[in-house]
Amino acid sequence: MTAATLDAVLNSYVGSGNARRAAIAATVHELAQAATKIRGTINQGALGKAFAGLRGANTDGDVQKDLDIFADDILLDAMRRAPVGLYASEELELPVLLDTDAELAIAVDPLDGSSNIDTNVSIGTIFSLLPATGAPDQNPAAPFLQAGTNQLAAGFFIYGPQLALVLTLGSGTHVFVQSTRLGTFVQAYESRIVPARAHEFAINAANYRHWDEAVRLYVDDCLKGSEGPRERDFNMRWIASLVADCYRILMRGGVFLYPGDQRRGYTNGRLRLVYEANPIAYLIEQAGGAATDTIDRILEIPPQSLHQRVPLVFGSSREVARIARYHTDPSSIGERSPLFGNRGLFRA
Ligand SMILES: O=P(O)(O)OC[C@H]1O[C@](O)(COP(=O)(O)O)[C@@H](O)[C@@H]1O
Ligand SMILES: [Mg+2]
Ligand SMILES: [Mg+2]
Repeated sequence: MTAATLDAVLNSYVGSGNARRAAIAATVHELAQAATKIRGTINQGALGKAFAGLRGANTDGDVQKDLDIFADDILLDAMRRAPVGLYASEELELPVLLDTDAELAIAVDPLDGSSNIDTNVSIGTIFSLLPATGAPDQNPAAPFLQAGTNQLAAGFFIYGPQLALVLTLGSGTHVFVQSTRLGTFVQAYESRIVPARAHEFAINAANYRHWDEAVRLYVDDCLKGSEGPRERDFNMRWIASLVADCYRILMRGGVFLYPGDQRRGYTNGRLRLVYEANPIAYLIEQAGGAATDTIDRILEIPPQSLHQRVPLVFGSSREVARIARYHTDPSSIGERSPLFGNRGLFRA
């Protein structure tokens, strides 16, 4: 049996006569075309003009690289051809109104993992599709302030050794890989499941001294491995590319943390709720995992503004739940419990 192409999967999702599904499918199709173009430029590395240097700062004060802007331009252009009413991007302060009558709004992180561009490490494009609620011409930000539970579809493209698309249309998390032989995306995994138990954690440990006590204790316990309350060894990874860390967790489990910390501007961590945390949380939940702001479910947080940041923990569900307990009920965890001495109460 040959694997299904992205278009075949999208066609069967649309079925007969569902206008909203047809719009979502057409949009994902355009996104795939755009990602293929972006990939072409990334492949050129330092030879590409887009890599010439730094270029200003975006609304959050991050340094924007030329490739961030290039990817944003390509995506906005693609969305003009899609049945999308509003386009919001990490690289633009305000959403762009494309069509007052269209049913969909899209939020994107055009280039995720920008700090890795020059180092030839995987980077990506993240997207979240929402219903275009309200009067888009009067309040274009409104659709993006819906909780993540309202997402209609979400995903990311990863520009790694393979160009892959990780996609949820609301029922499972599917992975497609671009086949250079067939010139199209082909389904590689019909549905991913993140194992409930984790053996690997991902966090930028350089920030250890800035974290709060709960995060430090959690990481300390992982590092103690088989000699600590976890009674097993953990591996550690940090790619500094959300898409790449997420892809790994979808392939072999684990947990990711970007908590808030004491650094100026990092009270709510680094990642953005609307176009980073929400789509990743949707994908992870659809694969049986969990995603929180260390305690509460990401998808239920009502965004206050388009570019707001949020602490993000996601991955294997038991590990995510355990991290919440370090914050809400630390006395119940392992060796800090007078009841359980040096033994772990929770062997997640
Ligand atoms: O450099 P740090 O602080 O470890 O942050 C890495 C994180 O920042 C990000 O690069 C933020 O995304 P952008 O590159 O889109 O700004 C994530 O992909 C990654 O997880
Ligand atoms: Mg990003
Ligand atoms: Mg970005």
